[in-house]
Amino acid sequence: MKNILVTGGAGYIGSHTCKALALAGYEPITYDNLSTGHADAVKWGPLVTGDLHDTQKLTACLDQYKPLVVIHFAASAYVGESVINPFKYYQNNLGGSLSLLEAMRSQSLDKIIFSSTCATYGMTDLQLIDEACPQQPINPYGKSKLMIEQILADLSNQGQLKQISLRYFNAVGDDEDGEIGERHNPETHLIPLAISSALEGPELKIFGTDYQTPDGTAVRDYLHVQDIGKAHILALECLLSGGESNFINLGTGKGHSVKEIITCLQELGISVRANKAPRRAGDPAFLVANPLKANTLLKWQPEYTNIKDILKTAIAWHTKA
Ligand SMILES: NC(=O)c1ccc[n+]([C@@H]2O[C@H](COP(=O)([O-])OP(=O)(O)OC[C@H]3O[C@@H](n4cnc5c(N)ncnc54)[C@H](O)[C@@H]3O)[C@@H](O)[C@H]2O)c1
Ligand SMILES: O=c1ccn([C@@H]2O[C@H](COP(=O)(O)OP(=O)(O)O[C@H]3O[C@H](CO)[C@@H](O)[C@H](O)[C@H]3O)[C@@H](O)[C@H]2O)c(=O)[nH]1
Repeated sequence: MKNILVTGGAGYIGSHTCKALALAGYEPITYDNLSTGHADAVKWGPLVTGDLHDTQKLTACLDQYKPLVVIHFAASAYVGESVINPFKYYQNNLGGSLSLLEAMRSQSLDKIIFSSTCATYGMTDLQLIDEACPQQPINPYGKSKLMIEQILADLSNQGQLKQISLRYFNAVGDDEDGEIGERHNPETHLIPLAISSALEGPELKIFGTDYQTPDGTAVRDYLHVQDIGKAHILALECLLSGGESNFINLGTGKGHSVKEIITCLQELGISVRANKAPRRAGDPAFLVANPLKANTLLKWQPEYTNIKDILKTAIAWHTKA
């Protein structure tokens, strides 16, 4: 079997990527402590329940399954929480990644795909962010991810591993077959909260209406989670065929404001209940990708290019009986 170790495979993006891996003929081995993930989202290969910090368990897992590559999703990933509890982010993201790298070294496993983020860029005036844009993260989450990128770059420069860090912009939407979906608890993300405000949930707070953006609300590049999964298959094949280490944005190149998302949901029949609220600490005004490098180097193109098509998959998942 072509085994791939997937840390965080029980989580939102990890489980969608495990499905994509299985469809592409790989066996995803999930390693997850189930802190924010779900055992029942692990459907396409075995689940090893364990923590990143348990280097011995990770090493035994690598020894048992002998994966070709590690795809490293496991992390704490809430921007707002990272501002309030920075230690958790450095401990889990940075400390957990070092433990994983140690286990990989002990097993002479030298290929890794890392879940990085546009949060490593921070504030920028650019209309489209490319990979050369200075990385000046404004929250501990983004800083922890940038530190891991830098460690991976150093190891790669010494010929000790090959890595592809994929800097995702905002992952949204859900599996079009409805087999898995976004299930965070607590949920902090815009789209699930906006949909739930129209169902039984509380009113959505619009964090900041005074940004320097066309309608005053923050702009993000919303990318369908299945398109992220497919990019991982391409990155994997790139590494397996001798490709070089790289840092690559994953985004659509289109930005949407919080107000635009609410309007689109309303046009799709979701009566979002929303109210203005102060800015959330750690949130940049504008994050939109220049995806040219992913398009040319990985030959990756998102299949979902229309925000309403993306939102429809989220509505289908969140309104499922
Ligand atoms: N959701 C987004 O929009 C987005 C955007 C950019 C980057 N990312 C990155 O993608 C990755 C996945 O994000 P997600 O939204 O699917 O998050 P998620 O919380 O749904 O998934 C993370 C998974 O990692 C597991 N995990 C966390 N800490 C662990 C540890 N110490 N040991 C073992 N397992 C652990 C959790 O149980 C969970 O299953 C993260 O690294 C995140 O930083 C996410
Ligand atoms: O109740 C809410 C929640 C969010 N927002 C806004 O909606 C936008 C998107 O926020 P959210 O869905 O929480 O995503 P981000 O904070 O952008 O973070 C996600 O996207 C990042 C990349 O931008 C990833 O790195 C993170 O892991 C992932 O959680 C931001 O402008 C928020 O201020 C609101 O106005 N109200």
